[in-house]
Amino acid sequence: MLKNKTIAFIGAGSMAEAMISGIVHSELMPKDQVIATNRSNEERLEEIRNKYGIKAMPKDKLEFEDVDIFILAMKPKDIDIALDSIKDKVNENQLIVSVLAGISTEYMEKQLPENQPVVRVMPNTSSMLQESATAISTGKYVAMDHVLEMKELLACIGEVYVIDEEQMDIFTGIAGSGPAYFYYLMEHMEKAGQAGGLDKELARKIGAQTILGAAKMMLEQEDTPAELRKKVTSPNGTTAAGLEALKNFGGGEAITEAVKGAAKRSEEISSQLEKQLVTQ
Ligand SMILES: NC(=O)C1=CN([C@@H]2O[C@H](COP(=O)(O)OP(=O)(O)OC[C@H]3O[C@@H](n4cnc5c(N)ncnc54)[C@H](O)[C@@H]3O)[C@@H](O)[C@H]2O)C=CC1
Ligand SMILES: O=C(O)[C@@H]1CCC=N1
Repeated sequence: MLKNKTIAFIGAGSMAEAMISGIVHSELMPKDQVIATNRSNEERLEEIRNKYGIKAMPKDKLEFEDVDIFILAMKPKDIDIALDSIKDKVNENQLIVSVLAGISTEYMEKQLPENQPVVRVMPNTSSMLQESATAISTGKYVAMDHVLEMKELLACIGEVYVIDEEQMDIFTGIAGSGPAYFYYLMEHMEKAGQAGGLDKELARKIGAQTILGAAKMMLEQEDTPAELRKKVTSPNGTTAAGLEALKNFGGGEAITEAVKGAAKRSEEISSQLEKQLVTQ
């Protein structure tokens, strides 16, 4: 479905780059049908062009009528200016996709032409290696063909889940922000490994391989996480001692609060912006 389509990223930061990397590596579509744009940072565009072989240009040089799918990838605080700058150049035959945390499809629809199809997506930076867990939810004017197109596109960057928009905040708390929790965990494992006498690089590698193996076990075995945990834990053994420390230091609550905190922030971003729109 996408072979003849042109996709333009509006915003060329970390998330756009991770998605571009996944799309280019999947070879789903010719590279000259993928375009990165930003406001004016030519150095960044040059970097993307050289690294991925796609087209890259400032947004005001983009031929909007040649684009089928726009992917909005700026920070949430920049959404109003971005929508204002595109609203007179897009039409209902073009699909608007947003990866912005906390920005509802309704919020975007109100600032775009009538009947504009808008899809909200939450990927993560593992898109770079085609290992994202990505959610899609749809706005009012989205047709089934748009959903199929998005599933095809997002399959290039990992696994895709269609969810209700009200589940986006919690999805963001787990999967959008989640890689950072694991990196934080790994930073601590690496430090503990070093303190225990391991070389830093080795500590990093064994931490990463351990997390990769555990994730694969979760995806490929029938066992629940609790069952898998029990299989590692010998009575009065090393894991029991480690888990005891984790519980005593609030490890479980810390993870729950991290997910809840991120989800709450996603909700706050929506409500703050919606208030602003009402008072304008
Ligand atoms: N970084 C991540 O792990 C994830 C980020 N997201 C979402 O992706 C969005 C982008 O995040 P990052 O890539 O981390 O930010 P970033 O700051 O690295 O990139 C933002 C880009 O947008 C550009 N930009 C800003 N206003 C613009 C405009 N009006 N027109 C064109 N370009 C414009 C900036 O120049 C920059 O290139 C955020 O809304 C975030 O919520 C979603 C999932 C994961
Ligand atoms: O931190 C953020 O707001 C973005 C959204 C999910 C991951 N990064």
